[in-house]
Amino acid sequence: MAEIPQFTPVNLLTGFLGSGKTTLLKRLLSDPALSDTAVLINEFGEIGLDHDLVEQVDGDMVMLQSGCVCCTIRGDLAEALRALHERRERGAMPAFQRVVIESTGLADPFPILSTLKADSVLRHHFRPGNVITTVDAINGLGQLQRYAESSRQVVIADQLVITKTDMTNTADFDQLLAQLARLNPDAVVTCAADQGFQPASVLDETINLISDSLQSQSGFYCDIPNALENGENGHSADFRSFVVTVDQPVDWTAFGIWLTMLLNRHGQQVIRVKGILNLEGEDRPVAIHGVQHLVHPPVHMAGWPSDDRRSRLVFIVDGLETELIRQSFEAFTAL
Ligand SMILES: Nc1nc2c(ncn2[C@@H]2O[C@H](COP(=O)(O)OP(=O)(O)OP(=O)(O)O)[C@@H](O)[C@H]2O)c(=O)[nH]1
Repeated sequence: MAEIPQFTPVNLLTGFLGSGKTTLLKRLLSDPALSDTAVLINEFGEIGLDHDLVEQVDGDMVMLQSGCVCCTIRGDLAEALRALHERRERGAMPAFQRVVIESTGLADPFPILSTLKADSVLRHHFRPGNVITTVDAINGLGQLQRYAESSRQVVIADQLVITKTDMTNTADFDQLLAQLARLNPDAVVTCAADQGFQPASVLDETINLISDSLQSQSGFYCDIPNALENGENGHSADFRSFVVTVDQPVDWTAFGIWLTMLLNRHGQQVIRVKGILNLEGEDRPVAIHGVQHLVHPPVHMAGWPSDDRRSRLVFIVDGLETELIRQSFEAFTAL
């Protein structure tokens, strides 16, 4: 049995809404070399775990076929890490060698990392590993200009992974690279869609100035350019998240028209939409992902994650009237 490391590295996988964190996490988890990894995420459903491939181990913990252990964060992060550590100590789970935390797309990475040093138990068993930030090649530049959350995630990264370069040949790409270099000149930059991209390399430890300064905890602060603090033109975000559910199966064509119209008109403010649909005439659910004006191709899932067969969509909007979206969705799907 593997030995428990003296200090287990905790890697943080962050990145703005819809930028490809879960997609990268799935690639990491499928690498046999990383089978001794414990993963902390908000929801199991988030990474679309195939339920035939996972084994329930203990309450909120599942073992993936790769050997990785996956846990939900229910309360706070420190509690989740302490529980992982305690289970490993008493042999109730494999002696994982590293932790990967997938944060939500709006999370500020700074408090997450300082948790490791602030907690009296954790600081004796864990240390900061890499901060890996995914950046969407299509929406990334606009998000950096508009949302301070996005800039903070870039500023703190050791590894910047640009996603969706396979979907764009936009001239903005050079501008995006320049902006990333301005915010964080030390980060290693890779593109997830490149042939040579090795997902596991994002966990390689590089010279890590930010983590070092967190280790010393001596008044670490981050100098984000003022123009970005409140976003472009002083824009201050008004994020709201809500869920729309529909009991009866949904007509794919009607849904497609509705989503396209919504994103054409309000894509700037619909920061993220994702969910699963129960489509008329289909046994399996279809996963839907939209990021601002961009709708990703729908994906047939292996099966329903639970007995709940309702279609449900999670929206994160900035300054849009949530009730109007709900009403228009219900009206469209009732046609
Ligand atoms: N073509 C392409 N699609 C990608 C790439 N990375 C992610 N996607 C797609 O982008 C959509 C969103 O990806 P996710 O991995 O769910 O993004 P996320 O950052 O985990 O999203 P949130 O958790 O909601 O913030 C999905 O439809 C992915 O298939 C990429 O490099 N190329």
